[in-house]
Amino acid sequence: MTFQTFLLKYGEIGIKGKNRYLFEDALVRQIKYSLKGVEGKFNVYKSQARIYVDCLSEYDYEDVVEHLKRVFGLVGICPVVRLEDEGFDRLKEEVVAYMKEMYGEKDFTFKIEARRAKKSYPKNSMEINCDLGEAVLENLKGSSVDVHKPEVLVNVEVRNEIYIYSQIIPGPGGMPVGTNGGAMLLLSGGIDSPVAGYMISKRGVKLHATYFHAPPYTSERAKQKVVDLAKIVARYSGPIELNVVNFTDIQLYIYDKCPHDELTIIMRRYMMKIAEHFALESGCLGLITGESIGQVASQTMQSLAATNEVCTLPVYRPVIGFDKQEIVDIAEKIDTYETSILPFEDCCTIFVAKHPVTKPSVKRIKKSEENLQDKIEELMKEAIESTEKITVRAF
Ligand SMILES: Nc1ncnc2c1ncn2[C@@H]1O[C@H](COP(=O)(O)OP(=O)(O)OP(=O)(O)O)[C@@H](O)[C@H]1O
Repeated sequence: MTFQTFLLKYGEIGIKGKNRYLFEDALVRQIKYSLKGVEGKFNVYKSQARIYVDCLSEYDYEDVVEHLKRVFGLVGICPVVRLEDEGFDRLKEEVVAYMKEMYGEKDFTFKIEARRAKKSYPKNSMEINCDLGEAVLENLKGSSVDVHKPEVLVNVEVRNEIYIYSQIIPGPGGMPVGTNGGAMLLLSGGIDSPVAGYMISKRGVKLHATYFHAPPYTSERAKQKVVDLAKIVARYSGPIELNVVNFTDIQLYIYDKCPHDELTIIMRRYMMKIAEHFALESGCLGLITGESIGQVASQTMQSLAATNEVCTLPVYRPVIGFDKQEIVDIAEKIDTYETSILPFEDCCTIFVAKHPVTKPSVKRIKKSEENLQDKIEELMKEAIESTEKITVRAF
């Protein structure tokens, strides 16, 4: 069956009172962005507290649904048959034809649920329900009515035009991107940070990202992997401004001057500082990392406290309480997993100590950092100034 229209249902944003239009506009923007990834011409618009996508050319149904399923804020995607109001007999014919095509010769129970927004329509909702129900019963031998728990709930909405639908494909939920400020994701090539970005983006937050690389110790391919991951996350979040920071000189300097068992923590603290610089520059209201308590030495409660200590912005760690497998499950669902496990080196793994501290004391770390006094500010300035900025789009 070819549907000319999709009716899109939204959840949480329906309750936002006076600001609802802002949420709807953000949703429309994200739907348009997502449909750029699909071949075809579409018109996305809102009308009477509903959002519609009209398909203006041939299109691939599965592909459209797949792309709409990535738009945060949508809870239901309904493929709709749309018709002009040309009298009740014509509506009856259309409903019967629709039911035949969708449910054919099968045995099924159904209920018609009419909503009459156009009050001038000559029949009320009850009459529409009864008359259409009768027509379906007469024409589809396997059908029977069940008003309490129907297998098929047929919605008939009488507005300026008439809409018929019975399928509600679940959307991803969440809030439309752009409705909750921006945040800076520390994006590595691993499994966890892309998932963390996805999760915060799902709450309507616009993503920015920062990646630290250490050429020649890390390769161009490792950087490309991070760009590819950002591209996948951008399918959901919209375009991402990615800062690629050359961290080599800072790392070598820390390696040279600080105790090796504290390397990871000290490096992470400088990553946070630089990421925060870019976050403030682009008006972000927080940082995001893919840390989860106890996963590795640098993610114990003590280590997290030591990393946090350098930041003034809040640090969001959406996977903090997740086990690895739970994070992997989301990575697989959002399609980042296969890219994340490609075996390219990360700057943290290259300069890693054999026996890193697991319970760093902030006091001791600060003492070690005093060894960096001479050059660290200058190196940070250089790293910031030489940062490459890439706008990563999914489509
Ligand atoms: N090279 C990097 N560039 C940007 N952020 C990084 C980098 N390395 C680590 N991070 C940030 O620090 C967090 C913890 O990194 P770490 O290497 O300890 O953990 P991980 O479990 O391997 O995380 P991930 O799977 O996200 O790489 C990451 O989730 C990420 O947010």
